[in-house]
Amino acid sequence: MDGLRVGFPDGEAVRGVSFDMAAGEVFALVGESGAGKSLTARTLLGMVPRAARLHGRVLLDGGPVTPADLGRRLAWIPQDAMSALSPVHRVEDQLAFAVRSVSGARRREALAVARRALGEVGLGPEAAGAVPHALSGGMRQRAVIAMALVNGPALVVADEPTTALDPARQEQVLTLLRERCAATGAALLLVSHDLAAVRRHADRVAVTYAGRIVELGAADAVLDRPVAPYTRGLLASLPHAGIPRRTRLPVLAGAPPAPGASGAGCSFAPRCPHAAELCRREEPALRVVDGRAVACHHPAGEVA
Ligand SMILES: Nc1ncnc2c1ncn2[C@@H]1O[C@H](COP(=O)(O)OP(=O)(O)OP(=O)(O)O)[C@@H](O)[C@H]1O
Repeated sequence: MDGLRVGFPDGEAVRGVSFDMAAGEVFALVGESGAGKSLTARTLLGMVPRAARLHGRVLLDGGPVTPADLGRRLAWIPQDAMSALSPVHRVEDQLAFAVRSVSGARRREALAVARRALGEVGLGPEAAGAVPHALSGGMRQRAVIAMALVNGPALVVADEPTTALDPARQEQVLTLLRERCAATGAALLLVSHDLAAVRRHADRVAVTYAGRIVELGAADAVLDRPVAPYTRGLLASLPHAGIPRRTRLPVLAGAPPAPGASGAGCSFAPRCPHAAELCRREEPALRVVDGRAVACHHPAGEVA
């Protein structure tokens, strides 16, 4: 993704996002609501709102992405499994249909591929032959993973894929998703609010704020030793293991600017404890600090 901008009549919601992903890599997009994560992820899939004006390029294996790539080279795993499944058809028939629409395989052959794919996510013949409503939420999300991977995509985009599940199922489903992508060589773009899960499953992470990436690097470096004030504030405000009971967590005061409301300087400056005159005047570009890319004039570890 190269220089993505997504504009609406009110202003730009994504303001110059660039990153690349390698085959088999898990890359996470994190940040507060409204930061532009879903728009970025959906642009990769060609699923953008009608009102959106797009700038920038999306290349897959060096070539442009077309609408026909969805379901073939690109796959989508939504938050709610029922957005990806038909309520009235048996799960195995839905996968078989997806296989046939790409490969033109015969019905029996496609059904065998579908059943194998469902078996690989732990869904046996009984679940495979059921309609989605007869399955639990976790089983439905497994079916969606099987469906996403059945045609061997190069990239899987998962937007909050486990939010609808309880915590134990969330971890199981994320582990399964990561393992299936690794087994097939698919890259996985994971949009998530769950920083602990991102730390466990992602290779690299991009922290987004007001439509831009503010810190991008290896997940352990960024989430264990953040240097951008926004990443530091975000992480400090979350509960974590080992914290004494009744401890008051620091609050990241204020709210991100609405699209179009960012001034000339750094969008985070109004909330940043380290903001200086330069921050209010000039938007910082991404540069390398401590082994990761950071958009900040005064990252931690550097003298202001
Ligand atoms: N169809 C639309 N029309 C106008 N503005 C939109 C539209 N879709 C998104 N936006 C704007 O883009 C911003 C970013 O939206 P996006 O869904 O990408 O945020 P997000 O980071 O994924 O948030 P969340 O974590 O809540 O899903 C929104 O706050 C909204 O202002």
